[in-house]
Amino acid sequence: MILSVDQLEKTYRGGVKAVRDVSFDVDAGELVALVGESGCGKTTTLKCINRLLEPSAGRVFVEDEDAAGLDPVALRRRIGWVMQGDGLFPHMSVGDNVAVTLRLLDWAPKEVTDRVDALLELVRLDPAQFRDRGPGTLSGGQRQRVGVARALAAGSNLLLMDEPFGALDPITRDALRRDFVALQRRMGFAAVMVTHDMAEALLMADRIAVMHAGEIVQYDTPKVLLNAPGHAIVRTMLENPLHEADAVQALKAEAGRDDV
Ligand SMILES: Nc1ncnc2c1ncn2[C@@H]1O[C@H](COP(=O)(O)OP(=O)(O)OP(=O)(O)O)[C@@H](O)[C@H]1O
Repeated sequence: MILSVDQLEKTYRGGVKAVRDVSFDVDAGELVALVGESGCGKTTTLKCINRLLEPSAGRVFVEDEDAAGLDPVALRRRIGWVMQGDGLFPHMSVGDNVAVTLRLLDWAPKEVTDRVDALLELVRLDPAQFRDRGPGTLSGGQRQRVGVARALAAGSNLLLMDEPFGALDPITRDALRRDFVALQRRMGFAAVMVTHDMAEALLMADRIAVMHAGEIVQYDTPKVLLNAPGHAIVRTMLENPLHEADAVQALKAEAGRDDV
């Protein structure tokens, strides 16, 4: 098991109990989505995994090691992190952004250069064209690709992603989602992705943890969620994507009839 979250709780100063009794496991190579409405505790859960936040109770195991016993900085270097927005350093080139962790890990300069080029190729950005540019000269989708390359730099077996495709237009988002899933399948790393978009979770994830008011109300594959939603909240969250899919299907059928 690559990640195990066991009865996690987080209470913020001031008494807000953002996460309560959250437990879920992630297998090697699995893509898990944490889905839920704004404020339900998704980001808090994610940050407790790599100890950007300290849990108030419960335990997190990364590759069977108790995260509480690891040095938080070493833990964070070991786990890839794709931030909300893109989180790139604006004053650094694309190549230097991707190289940040490698330099912290004391890689030799030639190895860093080769690795950066290989990573840019992985996310389908031509290194010759992109490595020396500033993030400000890139489109949103290209910046997000750089963010993914940076998160993969150290060869982590686990990636945490906070709304990685949230700020993109639908076409760019769709392309990036497909590329990401293909890359993840090919390279075999596991990922936990926070999203408020149930359609995105259904299309991408192997398993979906549906969160509500700080708790996981169902943790299942997309097929099981669709066939047997176990909670009113899950049914409500499925309504929108299912309604849209039906509406498009109906329109398509109508257009087909018009053609005849
Ligand atoms: N630093 C903080 N101090 C106090 N309360 C906080 C803090 N950060 C988050 N919260 C509260 O904890 C709850 C969960 O927040 P969290 O950011 O985890 O939700 P989320 O599901 O990721 O939401 P969103 O989709 O809007 O990002 C919310 O009620 C939020 O207001």
